[in-house]
Amino acid sequence: MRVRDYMTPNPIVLHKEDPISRAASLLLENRIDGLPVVDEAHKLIGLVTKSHVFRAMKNHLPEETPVGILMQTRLVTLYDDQQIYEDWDEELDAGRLPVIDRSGTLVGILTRTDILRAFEHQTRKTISQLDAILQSTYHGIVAVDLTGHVLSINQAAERLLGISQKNMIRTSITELVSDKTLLNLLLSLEKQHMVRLDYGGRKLLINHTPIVTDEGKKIGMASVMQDITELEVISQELTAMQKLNRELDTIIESSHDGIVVTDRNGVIRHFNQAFSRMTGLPAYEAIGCKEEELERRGIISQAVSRLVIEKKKRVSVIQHAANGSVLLSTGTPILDDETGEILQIVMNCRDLSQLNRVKAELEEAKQLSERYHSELEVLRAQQMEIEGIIAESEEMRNILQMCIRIAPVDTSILILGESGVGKGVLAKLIHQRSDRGRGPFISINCGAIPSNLLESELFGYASGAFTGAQQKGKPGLIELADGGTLFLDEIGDLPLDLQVKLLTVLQEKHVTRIGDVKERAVDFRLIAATNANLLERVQTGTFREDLYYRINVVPIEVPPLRKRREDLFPMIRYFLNKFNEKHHTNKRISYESLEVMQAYSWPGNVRELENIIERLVVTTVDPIIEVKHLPKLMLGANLASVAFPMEEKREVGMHSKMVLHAADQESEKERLLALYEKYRSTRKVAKVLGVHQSTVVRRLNKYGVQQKK
Ligand SMILES: Nc1ncnc2c1ncn2[C@@H]1O[C@H](COP(=O)(O)OP(=O)(O)OP(=O)(O)O)[C@@H](O)[C@H]1O
Repeated sequence: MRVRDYMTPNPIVLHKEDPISRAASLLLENRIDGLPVVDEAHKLIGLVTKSHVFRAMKNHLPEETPVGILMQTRLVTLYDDQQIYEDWDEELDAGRLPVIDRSGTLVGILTRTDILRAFEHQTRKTISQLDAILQSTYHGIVAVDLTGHVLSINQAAERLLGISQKNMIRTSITELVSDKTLLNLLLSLEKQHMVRLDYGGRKLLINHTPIVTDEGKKIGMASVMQDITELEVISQELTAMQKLNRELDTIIESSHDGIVVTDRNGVIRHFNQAFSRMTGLPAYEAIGCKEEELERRGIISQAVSRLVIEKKKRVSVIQHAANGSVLLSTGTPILDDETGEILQIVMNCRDLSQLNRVKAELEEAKQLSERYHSELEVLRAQQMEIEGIIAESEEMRNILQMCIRIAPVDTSILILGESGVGKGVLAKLIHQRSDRGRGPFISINCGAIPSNLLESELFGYASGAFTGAQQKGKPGLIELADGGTLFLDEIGDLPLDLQVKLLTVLQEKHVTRIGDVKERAVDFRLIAATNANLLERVQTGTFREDLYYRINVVPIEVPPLRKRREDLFPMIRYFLNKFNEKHHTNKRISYESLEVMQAYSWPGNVRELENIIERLVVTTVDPIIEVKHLPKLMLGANLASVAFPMEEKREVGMHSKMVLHAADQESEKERLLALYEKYRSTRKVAKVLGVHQSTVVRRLNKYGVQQKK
């Protein structure tokens, strides 16, 4: 607001030679109060006012008197380039102020009206500026007077309060706002700070303050409203973000891998304790430090961030730390979606030295476990070898446990069960596991030896005891069992007189050979076995009761194979391997054959199974044993799989013979000849075929085969 912008330029001027009459007429004609006086160079030299003219007339000065004599020379002047000030008291008193430039040349007159015009102009400008500010602010502002009439309201307030009315100034606020709570607040004459209010689905934060004049008079109230709806959402998001950040921090901190975050220039901004642990670098040393600086100081062998910045993609390197750690570090850039520029780099460092250590420990543990495992396997295999017993079924396992438990207790044992169930096997196991294990195991089948021979076999004989007896005499099996175990199979077939003799030996613990007087002390353990019902025999008088009770101290009953099906397949596998190995073959059994075997009742029990498998391994030409190779007898097995009663036991042999008979005569002959060719022993062939040796001898004779003596 400069003087020259508001002054009246080129004012009417007087020269000092001009007469008073001219001054008077100019003042009158132009209705002005004073005239500036200038010299020839238009420089201001004085001022002539109406008062000067009136005084000259009063003093009767002649009209021609030059104004130079009357004029006022002490002047209040303004420079054309100076500002107009609000506090111009003296200047306003002057009424008309000559305006000169910096060279003293008169350039204009500034009247009181000019000054007022300047101030009015300025005020208008300020008001419109304030209004623009008021309107442009994002916050809503409403000012009301003490009676609640609107003094001022901006667009933001109109928007927030949902008012669309025009010319609201002087309107009562009660006509514009209906919400009671908001109205109470806007009309309140008290200052209110940070009031939260839900209005029109938005959240408002309102500051309500009195409008006070310079003199301290309250003239109204102003409310400033802030829409914090978005802010609330942002604040909630911020809280969620902070939570997420904390979670992320915890995750980063709890990571076993080292994690380092750098900015776009590779300056470390964050890293976790794991990295600190791996490199031995404390946080205060690294935060704010360029990763390259760590490389330069030799703390790490190479800076991953530099490579990531160069290649602008994920990079993995092996870093060697000064403290000896070896790290596999992968740096991943975080790129700006729009520009593709790197914003940050996240590095993941895995401690390979530790990993290697753990790997080595693991390897060691693995080797150890493998060693134990194989030792265990060896032990297990040895066990199998020693015992050679397959016991997969629970019944059989219980029996084995019982045998092992009872073995060290030096008592007689009676094993009951059908022919071929494994009574002999168990007897041997008990012997091996007893204290007599290192002593002899003498086994004799009482049913297989004619009774006249049985006595001398059991008790021995003195020299010359009977015709045909050896010169020196011979010890009996009882004597041979001294210090060991005597296994009497089929004890039910022992003649009554021998039962008495046996009982005596058991009670008196000495034996007398036939035809001898000398008693020989014997110390053996008796294990007897039978498939007959001994108690029934006691009742019918064919078995001595006292002997029965003497031997039946611990009875062990072995179930037939058909009653312990779980043993079947393991046994097939076991025997197949055993005979493949023995005969240097590699025969396999088809699934269908296994099904037939499973359905079969196995009246001859394990012995029958063992024999059939060996026979199949030996006689089957094809590598796979198919159903067609199985004995015809087994093919009707589904019907035969019903329980096979003990009484039918005698027919087991019959069945075996029937197998031989029923088969095609020619192929039977071929097989028999092939087997005899291979083994050159009727005993072995009989074993393979599961028939009695005499049967083989008879058949070979029938087919005219010359047997070796
Ligand atoms: N659980 C088994 N595991 C492996 N082989 C077995 C098993 N049971 C029996 N055997 C085998 O079956 C055949 C017959 O067994 P063992 O001679 O012990 O039967 P047994 O009941 O004594 O028969 P018998 O009353 O006719 O004398 C033997 O060759 C034996 O090795």
